[in-house]
Amino acid sequence: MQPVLNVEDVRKVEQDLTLEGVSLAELMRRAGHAVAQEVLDLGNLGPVVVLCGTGNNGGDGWVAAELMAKAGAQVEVMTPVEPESLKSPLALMVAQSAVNAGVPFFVAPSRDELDAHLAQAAVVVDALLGTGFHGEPAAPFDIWIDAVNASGAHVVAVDVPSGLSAQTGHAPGGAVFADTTVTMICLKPGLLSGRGRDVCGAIVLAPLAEQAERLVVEADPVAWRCDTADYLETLREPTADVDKYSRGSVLVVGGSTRFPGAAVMAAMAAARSGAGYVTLVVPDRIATVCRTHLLEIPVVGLPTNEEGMFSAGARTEIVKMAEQRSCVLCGPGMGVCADTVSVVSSLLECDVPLVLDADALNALSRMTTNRLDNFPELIRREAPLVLTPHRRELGRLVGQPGEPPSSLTAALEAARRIVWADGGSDICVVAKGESTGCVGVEIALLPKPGPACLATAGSGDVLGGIMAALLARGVVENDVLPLVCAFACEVHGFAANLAAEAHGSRGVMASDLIGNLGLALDAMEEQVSLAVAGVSPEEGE
Ligand SMILES: NC(=O)C1=CN([C@@H]2O[C@H](COP(=O)(O)OP(=O)(O)OC[C@H]3O[C@@H](n4cnc5c(N)ncnc54)[C@H](OP(=O)(O)O)[C@@H]3O)[C@@H](O)[C@H]2O)[C@H](O)CC1
Ligand SMILES: [K+]
Repeated sequence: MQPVLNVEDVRKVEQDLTLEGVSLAELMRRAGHAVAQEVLDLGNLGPVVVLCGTGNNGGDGWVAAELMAKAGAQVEVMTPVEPESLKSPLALMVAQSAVNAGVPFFVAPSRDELDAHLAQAAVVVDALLGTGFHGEPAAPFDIWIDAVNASGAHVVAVDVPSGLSAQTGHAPGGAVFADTTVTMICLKPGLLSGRGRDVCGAIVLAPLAEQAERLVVEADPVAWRCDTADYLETLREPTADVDKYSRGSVLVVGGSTRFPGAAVMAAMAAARSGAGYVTLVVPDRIATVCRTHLLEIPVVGLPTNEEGMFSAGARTEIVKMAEQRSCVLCGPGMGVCADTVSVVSSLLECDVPLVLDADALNALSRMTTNRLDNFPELIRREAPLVLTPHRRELGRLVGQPGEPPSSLTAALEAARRIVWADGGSDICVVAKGESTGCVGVEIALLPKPGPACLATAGSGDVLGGIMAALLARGVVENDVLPLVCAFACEVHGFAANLAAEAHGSRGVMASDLIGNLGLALDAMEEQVSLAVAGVSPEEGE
């Protein structure tokens, strides 16, 4: 697992390192060295153009430029101001050193001049803006960013692609598209979320100091990015000694006359994700249509109310069935009304692992007038509880109905309000988004994000089915719950990649994921085993 720190905490680690005897100047030297090494490792170098900004990110660029020049590379620096007028004392020092060493530099080139230099460049080092960036890139950096992106050169970004907020992942004024980002000390959330997923390229971590790892952990990471090998704990010994019940029985509760399909897909996804026995319970008015789509999965119809949703009379029977299952998924397509709210509240009282998705979450919002974090007793229970809100649902759960969390870290914070209010029980909030965080009481995990084709109607219903099937396999301890949820997210993403191979990256519908879930599970499990054995997936083929 790799720790992810908020930018303000990275600064704190920088300070801690200085207290432990590693000066900022030394850190900058090592940062520049890491960047230079990355570029030199590309081999067969043509000209390298280093774009240096006015802060310490630019300082890293000047150090790299001097080191690459000394290693024999043909290097030139572009700077918006004369090196001797740099305000950051550190950047000033390293820029003067590079100038004294004979590194050629150009001050405030016009767009045409810049384009001419970039056209010759094999590699561009982007050291314009780092963690000190805020707002939108001002002139001339806005123009320089465009020029880099138009150049076609291989781009190595220093710490963070310029224009991208390392904290939020937002890039309102455009950002450099890097092939590689050499990031200092540790991962930052903006690199892994929002536009960061598009613009960072391969992320190379430069720890800069041997103490960094310890200090980063002490600085209380906002999240941890999962490595494939981490999922070992979620795997089960393969055994032939099973029957359909011991593989896990799942009850899916959902559907309404408006949305029968969501519940059908969730049930199929649970079955394709290894649950041995799946039952779907829906309002009886849609039972027949559901049955026509489900050959193996029994469909139980319970009384329907005037709104086409479960009526109050359905509740007792649902609870009775729930208590006999190893996991319950409630919510897909269910609709929200007083009767479905009462179904959700009864299920919360059942001693069975429970996944609440979609309208079950909206029901929770309604029960708590959008402040679930103020009603922890509602979700305090012995058996595991997984909530899978997308950002709008999450906003509605924590008092921001019209204002969903706008970044990964805002989503993590909102999810933490729920799990921390709840305190000690087995709870995980899977805050879904273009980057998803699985937030437990102790830890927030970031599974590898799936492809963009997952952003399609019904995709969440499929994820709910996967979650339920994995939880149904048996006891999941509190500390492993977020890991199981993260694994489910990666299986979802893997299935999406397989579906995209068949249907194209834009043609995938949620139902296409379902048929690939079994293959995705097998492939993921194999990758985990290989990763634990230290074999890369390519070697394993
Ligand atoms: N993490 C580490 O251990 C180390 C990191 N290093 C590098 O240092 C940068 C952070 O350096 P810092 O000086 O704090 O900030 P930047 O260089 O990223 O940016 C500051 C300058 O950029 C200007 N700025 C800010 N926003 C904009 C904008 N929208 N448009 C134009 N210019 C902008 C800012 O100007 P102000 O007027 O706001 O002051 C500054 O001039 C980090 O990313 C690493 O690369 C060190 O090497 C040490 C180790
Ligand atoms: K940069």
